[in-house]
Amino acid sequence: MNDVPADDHHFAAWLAEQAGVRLLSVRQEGLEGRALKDAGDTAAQLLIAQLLAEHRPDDAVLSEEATDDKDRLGADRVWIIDPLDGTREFSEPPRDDWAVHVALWERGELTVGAVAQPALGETFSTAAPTAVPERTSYRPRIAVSRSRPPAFVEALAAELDAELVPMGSAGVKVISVVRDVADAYVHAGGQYEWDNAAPVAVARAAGLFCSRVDGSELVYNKDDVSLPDLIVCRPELAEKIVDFVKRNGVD
Ligand SMILES: Nc1ncnc2c1ncn2[C@@H]1O[C@H](COP(=O)(O)O)[C@@H](OP(=O)(O)O)[C@H]1O
Ligand SMILES: [Mg+2]
Repeated sequence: MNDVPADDHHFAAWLAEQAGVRLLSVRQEGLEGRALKDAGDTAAQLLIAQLLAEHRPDDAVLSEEATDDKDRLGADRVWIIDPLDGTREFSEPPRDDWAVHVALWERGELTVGAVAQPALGETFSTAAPTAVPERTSYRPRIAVSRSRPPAFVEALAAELDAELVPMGSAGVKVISVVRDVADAYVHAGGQYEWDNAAPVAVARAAGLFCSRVDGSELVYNKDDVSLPDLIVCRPELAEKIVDFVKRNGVD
């Protein structure tokens, strides 16, 4: 292949788009339910693993769909991959709230991110950071999980006079803040590094605030890849959300 980008930012976007094309074709195979979810996870993982091995052979990889090779803990460069985020929504055509996540972690920091939304034909990445548009809503909109919304977010919304916007996929929810479809994404109760690494890299490049729900730093490429909570929001909402969590907790 001659058209594979050399630059990591463009490579990440390209890789996420290649997986997206594969996932769209899996969706045409007539499968349903569990079979469709599994076929999507497997096809996207296989393609991404093969392309990383071919084009970035010296780098380590952490993927939701692969065995965790702990050699990554001593590596300088680690690709953090969710081949299909929002698997549930992927299996419910024609829903478009599912994504492919490709992030690169280098010596302690997320440096590159790409989130493809194949059903929308859009990819958001650090190759061309999006400036978040002016906020169009009067009341804040908080994106939450469609299937597992954390209970405390109802009380947070009441305090902020915000409305909740349920949707699938961590990546789609983070990008909804980048796109001014929502003003914040608040999650607790469980998630892993691959669910939010690429979205957070893109959100940071767009100027959004990103942290754990207690305001502490999001840390990646750890031995334990559980990263159960996060806030991604317009900077002006960060203090209010962190303050709410400090006073009320997330239980
Ligand atoms: N409580 C929880 N525990 C573990 N993973 C969770 C979770 N809530 C959400 N996630 C993961 O975060 C991603 C987005 O979820 P949601 O759409 O509910 O917001 C999903 O990734 P996958 O689709 O890659 O499995 C889901 O598995
Ligand atoms: Mg995921």
